[in-house]
Amino acid sequence: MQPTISESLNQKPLSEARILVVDDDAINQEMYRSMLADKYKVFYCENGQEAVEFCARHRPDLVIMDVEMPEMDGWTASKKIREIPELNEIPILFSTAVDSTNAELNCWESGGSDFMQKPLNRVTLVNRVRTHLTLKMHSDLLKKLAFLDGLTQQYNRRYFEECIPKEFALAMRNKTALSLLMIDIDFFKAYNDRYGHLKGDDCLRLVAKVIGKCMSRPTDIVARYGGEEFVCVLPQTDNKGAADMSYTIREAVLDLNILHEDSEFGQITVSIGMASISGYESGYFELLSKADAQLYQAKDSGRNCISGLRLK
Ligand SMILES: Nc1nc2c(ncn2[C@@H]2O[C@H](COP(=O)(O)OP(=O)(O)OP(=O)(O)O)[C@@H](O)[C@H]2O)c(=O)[nH]1
Repeated sequence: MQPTISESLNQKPLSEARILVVDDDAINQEMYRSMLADKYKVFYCENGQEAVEFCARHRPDLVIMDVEMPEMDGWTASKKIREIPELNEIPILFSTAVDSTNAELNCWESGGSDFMQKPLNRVTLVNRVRTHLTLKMHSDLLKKLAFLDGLTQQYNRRYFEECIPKEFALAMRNKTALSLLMIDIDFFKAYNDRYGHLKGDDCLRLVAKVIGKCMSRPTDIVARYGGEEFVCVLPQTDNKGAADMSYTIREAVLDLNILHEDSEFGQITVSIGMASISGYESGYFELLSKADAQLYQAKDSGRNCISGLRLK
C-alpha cells in the first residue's frame, strides 16, 4: 500500500500529539488526565514560568492554560510564549474559572487561541482539543511541504535559513546549548560516475532517511543543505551531545552498507563537522562557518570521521 503524504513526510499521528496542561490544582490535573491521557501524550506544569520553560524546551502541540496560578499567571505566561518566534504557532487554550468580560479579553489579548469556562464540559473539552490539534498538525504538514526537499523528503535549505537565526537567538536568550552538524557524503562524485545519477539519487534518499531517523528530539532538525550535504540543528545540545549524535549518524550510515567500490572504505560513508555555541559567537553564521571548517577538517583527516569535539 502507498504511504500517505503524512506518513512519507514522517508526520506523527494525532495520538502522538503532546499537550501541556498548566494548572496548579491537583484535582484539575487529574480531571485533564482522565479526559485526555488515553488519547494523547499529556504533560503537566504548575505555574506560568515552568510552562514557558517547558515550551521552549519541548515545543508541545497544544497548551491548556489556567489563569490564576502562583509565581506567574497564565496571561503573563501566554505573552511570554508569544514573544518567542519559534513558539508562536503553538495553540494556547485558556481554561479558567474567572468569569468576567475583562478576564476573557485578557485571554485573547495575551495571545490565547481559544477560551473555555470552568467547570469544563467533558465533550466540549475533548472536541476542542481534537480540533486544535488537527489544525496544528495540518499547518505543520503544510509548512513541511513548502519547505521540503523534493528528492530526500527532508527539509530544504530555505527552511534551515528560516529556522537557524531563530534557534540561535533562542539559545542566546535562554543561555542554552545549540549545536550544528554539517554532514557530507564521501566520494559522492565517484559514486555517481560509477553507478549513475539515478543510483546516486537513491543513495541520497537512503542517507537522508537514516540521518532523519537519528534525530530523536522533536526540536532536532535535518535539512538538505546542498547536493550531497546535510545540516542538522540540535537545540539544547552541547558539544558532547553533538558528538554522540555524530557518532550515531556515522554508524547508521555505515550500517546501510551501500557498496561503493571507488571509495577507499568500499562503502558509502559520511564526514561530519560539528560546532556548538560557546557564548562568544556574534551570530549564527559564525556557528555555521565553524561547522563548515570542521567538515573540511574531517575531509582532510581522511573522511568517514567526525571533527569539532572540544577537549573541554
Ligand atoms: N545523484 C545526485 N548527485 C548529486 C546531487 N547533488 C549533487 N550531486 C553530486 O554530488 C557530487 C559532489 O561531488 P564533490 O563535491 O566533488 O564531493 P565528493 O565527490 O563527495 O568528494 P568529497 O566530499 O571530498 O569526499 C557531484 O558529482 C554532484 O554532481 C543529486 O541531487 N543527485
